[in-house]
Amino acid sequence: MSFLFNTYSLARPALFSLDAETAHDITLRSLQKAYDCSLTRGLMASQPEHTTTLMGLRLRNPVGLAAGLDKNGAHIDALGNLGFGFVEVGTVTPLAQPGNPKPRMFRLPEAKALINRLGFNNQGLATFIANVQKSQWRQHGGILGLNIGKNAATPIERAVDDYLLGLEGVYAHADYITVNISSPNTQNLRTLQGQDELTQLLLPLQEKRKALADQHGRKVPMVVKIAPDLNTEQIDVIASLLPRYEVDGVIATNTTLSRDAVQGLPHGQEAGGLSGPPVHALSLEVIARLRQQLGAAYPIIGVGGILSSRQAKEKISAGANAIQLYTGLIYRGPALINECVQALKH
Ligand SMILES: Cc1cc2nc3c(=O)[nH]c(=O)nc-3n(C[C@H](O)[C@H](O)[C@H](O)COP(=O)(O)O)c2cc1C
Repeated sequence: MSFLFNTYSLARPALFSLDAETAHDITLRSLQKAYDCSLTRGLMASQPEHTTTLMGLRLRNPVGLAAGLDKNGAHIDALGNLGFGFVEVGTVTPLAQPGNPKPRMFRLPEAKALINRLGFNNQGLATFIANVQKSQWRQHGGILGLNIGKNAATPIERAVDDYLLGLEGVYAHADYITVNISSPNTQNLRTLQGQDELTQLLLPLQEKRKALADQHGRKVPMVVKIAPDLNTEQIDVIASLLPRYEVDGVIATNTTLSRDAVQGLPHGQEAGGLSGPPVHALSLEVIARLRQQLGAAYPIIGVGGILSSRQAKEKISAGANAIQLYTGLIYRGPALINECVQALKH
């Protein structure tokens, strides 16, 4: 495994000389090749475990991959094998869609941050499910989250139709399902976090889940992923609705629209969602408030700006039960995963 980790450190300067999305695609393809050639296979066994139970799921460790890195679920085994306790893929929309015009992903190295406005570029539900079915990750005890969203062309008033299609499509293949209502790159998506909109979304999802649980003989946990750009009142509304509609957990948070931390930096004013360290404090506040409102037992997954074990621990101290990584992997490479697992043991 250290071979792979050193390779990333060596390759990083070359990757960072490329456009961010190109570098991302090359990295994923290389990781998949290394996995296919068995270079990285079977090494999980040597990694220390830190078993955590979340929503009735047994996680090998509480460090997960955040959604968006593998939008089509095409690299689950290769990514899982890096040492994650759980892997979340997507966001998938019912139909394939190209996303926004390129360039649409930018590195801000001075802040170790990214701005993206990808806009749910993905190959659609049918391809996503076919990819997920090919993966061995779940058979080997890995926990898989499938993250669903809406197509850009679906009017926001009909968003629920897309989420119902997503829920039904992924149900049989997921350990948990994430309802993503917090991407800033799909017009009006975040309005679904409002009281009336969220109620109108969660009620039909609740009914559909009951039917699916009967049909499949299995109750699949469902979580909602929220933004860091919410005030206290908005967080409290969400916290009151989640248990009412039997949502099993919450992921806090997605990327931010705030630019306070990147004023004056190259690319700092690009449109899209900002990720990395500038999100850390914002997401900590959301997590802490959710924990206060939801009580000690409610599952919270903390994400946003974890670039070291220190931030991982702060997420847990604020109230998260598990964490997810994305931008930290771009700046630190896969060594960050084990660093976080180790730190959370103590
Ligand atoms: C390039 C990129 C694409 C993303 N795509 C998605 C997505 O499709 N669905 C989603 O729920 N979150 C998506 N996210 C948000 C991440 O999952 C995560 O919530 C956010 O980046 C904060 O964590 P980080 O600072 O560790 O990256 C994306 C983030 C980035 C940087």
